[in-house]
Amino acid sequence: MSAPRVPSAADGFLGRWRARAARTSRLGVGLGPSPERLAWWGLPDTLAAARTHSFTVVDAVADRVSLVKIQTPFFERFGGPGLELLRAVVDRARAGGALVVLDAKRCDAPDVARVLPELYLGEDSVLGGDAVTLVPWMGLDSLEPTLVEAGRRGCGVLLMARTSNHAAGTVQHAVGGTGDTVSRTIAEQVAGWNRAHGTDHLGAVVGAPGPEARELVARTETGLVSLPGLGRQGRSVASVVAAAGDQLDRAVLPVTSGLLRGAPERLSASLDGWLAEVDDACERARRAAVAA
Ligand SMILES: O=C(O)c1cc(=O)[nH]c(=O)n1[C@@H]1O[C@H](COP(=O)(O)O)[C@@H](O)[C@H]1O
Repeated sequence: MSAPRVPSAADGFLGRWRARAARTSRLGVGLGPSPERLAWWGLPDTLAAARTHSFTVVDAVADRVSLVKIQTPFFERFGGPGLELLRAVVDRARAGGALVVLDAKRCDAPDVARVLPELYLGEDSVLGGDAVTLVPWMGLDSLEPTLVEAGRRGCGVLLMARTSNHAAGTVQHAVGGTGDTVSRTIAEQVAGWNRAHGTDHLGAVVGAPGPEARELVARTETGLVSLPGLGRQGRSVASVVAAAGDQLDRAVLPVTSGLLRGAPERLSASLDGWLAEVDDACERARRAAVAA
């Protein structure tokens, strides 16, 4: 399925990501000081260690990748000081030039959706992100105020369309009122919303394996698609690139544990490896598309 293209405003979220990806890589890096990740580096589960971990990661990656995806609860758990640390990490990521997705996976009613941009979106917001992840469980209309304001601020929103965890299908493959599965419905809502608003700042997270991901990505038609799978799912770079199909120009490949599991001294070399592998797989996909 080949998707129609909406021209991407250069100063909109997708346009900014594309420009950044062209200069760096389609690779994104996920980060957040979870107890497990601190332990991988032999660090205690404290705020000070969380700062060391987060600054080490963000300073190593921010000027080399297109996007940093920050899992906000791993900071929020430290209370006010954790939020201050989160903002400092966001600022360091942006100083390096990476776009920042605040991975909060929030879901709420329109009155709450009205205030979410104050918290997440744009340099003048509390946390200063370029985009936020949301869960459209209450229906897309519940999120409308955030979606509209995100566009006004040149920011983005990524909707969880299909996740990679084992039980995801029990909900996301359920057939709903549209007569189609939840995940397909969400993917089509991304396309429909962007079309209706003449924009492309609404994107999706598509964590399904193989052909299902490809189909869902195509259904979104526009917007950034984040394709997890390089870490715990153990998918190959080539298979995640293949999941983007002919929509690779709007696909970011985040890696988290695959990069953070190694020792901090190995971070830079490990990043070199991921960058080279992603560039190589994207180039092969491009050549194959031209040859086809
Ligand atoms: O939102 C995501 O990026 C996400 C979607 C999904 O379907 N599955 C998934 O694991 N993730 C994120 O990816 C992170 C793990 O990445 P890896 O360690 O690279 O597998 C998780 O902690 C989630 O934040």
